[in-house]
Parts: sequence; C-alpha cells; structure tokens
Amino acid sequence: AAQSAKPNVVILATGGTIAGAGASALNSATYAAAKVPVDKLLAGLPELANVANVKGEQVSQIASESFTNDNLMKLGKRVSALVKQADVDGIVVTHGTDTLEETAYFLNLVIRTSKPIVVVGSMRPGTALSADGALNLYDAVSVAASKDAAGKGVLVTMNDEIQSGRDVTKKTNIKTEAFKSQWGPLGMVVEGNNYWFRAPVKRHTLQSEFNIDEFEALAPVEIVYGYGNVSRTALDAVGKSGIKALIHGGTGNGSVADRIVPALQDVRAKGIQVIRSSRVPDGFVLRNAEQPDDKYDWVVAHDLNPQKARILAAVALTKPMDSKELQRIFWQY
Ligand SMILES: NC(=O)C[C@H](N)C(=O)O
Repeated sequence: AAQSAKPNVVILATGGTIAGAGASALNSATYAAAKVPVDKLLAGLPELANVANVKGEQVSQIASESFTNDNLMKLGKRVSALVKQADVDGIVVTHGTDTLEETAYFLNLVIRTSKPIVVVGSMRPGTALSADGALNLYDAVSVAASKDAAGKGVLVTMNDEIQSGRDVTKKTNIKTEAFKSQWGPLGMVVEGNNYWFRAPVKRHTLQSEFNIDEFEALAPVEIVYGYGNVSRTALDAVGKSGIKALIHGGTGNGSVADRIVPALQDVRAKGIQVIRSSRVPDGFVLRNAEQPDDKYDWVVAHDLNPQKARILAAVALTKPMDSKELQRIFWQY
C-alpha cells in the first residue's frame, strides 16, 4: 500500500553514455555509449523506489549524436501518449548528452501537458570511477515525481541542478558540470528533495501552440556556420537541398561575412527562411543590428543557439507561415 501511494514515473530510455560501458573503471572518456538496457539501469538503482514507482521502456539505444528527426518524432509521440494516461504522473527520458538540449527543447515545444518531463544523461559511463549517471537519474526521477515540477516545462537534471530544457546547453565536454544556462538553473536536487528558485517565462508545453499529435514529420532545416575566410560553398549546397529554413550560426552578434550576405539573399529568394543565430555560446541576437533584417526579410534567433534554433524552426515550419509569424515565434518560445 505504501508503494502504490508513490507517484508513477515512466522512464523512456534512448541510449547515450548513461547507458554506456567501458572496459575498466579508469575509462571515463573511452567507452561505448548505448549498451546497457533500461531494465539493467533500473535494477542497479533500487533507491528509485524511495521516490516513485518506476517502469522502464526502451525507445531506442543510440548515442545522441546520431539522433534524427525520426527519433525525435517517435520519442515525442510516446511521451504524448503516456502523459495522457491517468496512471502516469511523470516522465523521465534518459539520453546521450551531445544532443540532449535539442531533445529537451523539442519536447518542451510539442507536448501538451503540465506533468513533469525530465531529460537526463551522464558524462561518464556507469562502469567508471565516480560515475555520475546513477545520481543524475535518481534526481530526474525525484523531480518527475514532484508536484512542484508541474507546469515548469521540460526539465534537465545534471550535476545536482534542475535546468530548463529550453535554456540549458552542453557547455563543456569531459567534465561532469557540463550543462549550463546563461539564465541560471531553476533549482537544485539534494538527497531527492527539490529546491526551486525560479521558473521559465517563455511559452512551453500546455501554453504551446504546437502539438505533436497534429503533425507527423518535422520541417527540414540546416545550419551553416560563420568563421574567418568562410566561402559560400556549403551555403549554396545546403540552399539546393530542399530545406524550409537555414540557420546561420554567425560570428559575434550574429554577424555575416560580406561575401555571405548575397548567398543568404539567394537562399531567401528561393522561399527558404533565413534565421540569424550566433556561434557565441551566450548573449542574444538583436533584430536589425549587424544586418538589416527588415530589408532582407530575415528572422533573428533571439537567445537560441544554432542547434536550438533548428529545433524551433523545424517545429514551427510544420505549419505554413511568413517571416513575421516566424519571428513572433522566435520571440515567444
Ligand atoms: N555523454 C554522452 O552521453 C555523450 C554521448 N556521445 C552521447 O551523446 O550519446
């Protein structure tokens, strides 16, 4: 009876280092990701029963650098179906860290629920000394089981912190303090207790105009990078590939090299949306600063890095819209 009084949390496993295994305890960076099945992960962490009744489901078993739009759609459809069930109180997604921020933002945009959804990974495989996956997963389940987490959008628990899935990004590799947000964490988990300090203000989940139940495929979007001596070769190739939007990961304030400006104008002339982001990890891109966005009919990515801008454009452009409408969406989400 005591057990059934606990919240029910479903753990959807997708792979990554949190399901990784190395040859020895000293292999913290040399190992194979996506090896350990979810049942084995859960069996190794009996303490989860302290905070929730957990059930595991293997959705995929891949390293997250290989995630595709199809992987996102399959995962999102499953999350959407589960949150509609009365006997599910929260969802945890185990995921590789390399594209974790993209999946977390995607779910934040397309799942219409106030139930907690927490995406979690690890920097070291479970076989390594000082492995971080078990505690990160315990923290994730405790947040997914918590009423305080409801309505705060998709969350990420790494390194004792509760982060907004929209804001968080992988800022460093190797080290366990890999996930940061320029706007700060929302809270912390200590010994399974959640401590909250702030909440997101951008539109998400229940307040989102997007719903994964209403579309079957994401819009094709590619990213092209800015750097010294950049040529238009990559941009021209991508412009011919049938995309709906192009993200320009520009230098500085989203600046664009003089010889790239006409290439972006050619892309826009084909009806492809041009979205200016920046390769600088923090800060944000202002409209009509660096480039005359009104004149060129371009969009700015606000504070979204190129990979998050790709997710928002891929979701938004599942509906037909002009650049004004797309810009509104980039301000609001
Ligand atoms: N730490 C990790 O999870 C990295 C791994 N390459 C992945 O994203 O699947």
